[in-house]
Amino acid sequence: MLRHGQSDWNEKNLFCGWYDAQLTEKGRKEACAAGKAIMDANLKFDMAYTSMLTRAQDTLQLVLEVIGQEDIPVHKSWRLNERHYGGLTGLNKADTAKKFGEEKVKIWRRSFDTPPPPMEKDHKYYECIAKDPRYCDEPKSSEFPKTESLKLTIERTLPYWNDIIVPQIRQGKRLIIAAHGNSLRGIVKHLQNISDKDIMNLNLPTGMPFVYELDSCMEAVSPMKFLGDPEAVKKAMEDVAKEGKAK
Ligand SMILES: O=C(O)[C@@H](CO)OP(=O)(O)O
Repeated sequence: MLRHGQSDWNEKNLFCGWYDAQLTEKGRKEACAAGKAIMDANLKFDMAYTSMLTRAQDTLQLVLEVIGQEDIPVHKSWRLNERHYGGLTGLNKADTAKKFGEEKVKIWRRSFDTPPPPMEKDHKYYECIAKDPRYCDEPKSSEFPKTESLKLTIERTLPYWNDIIVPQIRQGKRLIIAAHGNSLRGIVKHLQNISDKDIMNLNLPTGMPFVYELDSCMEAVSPMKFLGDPEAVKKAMEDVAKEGKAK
């Protein structure tokens, strides 16, 4: 699994969610470095899963090119999208911390079940997200989020994991999943049985692949294993946590 490389909205430190931000040059490099790490670990895949968002799809494409496996089937689903950031979409995280306080921003970013305020129809990014033709088939309008906590994100990601991804793993398929900080946190929480409280402290870095081996009950045999330098992973995780600090 890996979170997409740095996007232009990560670079500007903006709440992104379902906005279709693009990879920066640094993000593309991170994706290529992820591909290199995957190649060094000699991992081969039978199929790939990603979200409907360009930053995850492009990251996956770059990885597959580097590892020479562009020909595997790629499945895309809105259920792997980033959590919807509601009314916070497009706001600067540090400015928001200054205005509402770091504690409030931490709750919005990392609490398990407190969603940010909803995205209303007059929101600057409402039209380009809610009316985006890529969502014309699904999600159904009743399922289309206006905002999501991690809990709500898990409620739409986990059915995809259980019903679509797990049957492939049971058939012995080796999978790569390129998705997002919070959709992946949901899957990680499930696989490692992390409590609602402890998941607050998990921050996934951009473009750093991690590996799971699962037992026959589809539980992780051991915690996630990052490919790459543990010090660099730790520093990148700390940097993600700091994005919500006031400057
Ligand atoms: O803005 C977002 O959509 C996510 C991921 O970039 O941010 P956060 O880490 O604050 O949940």
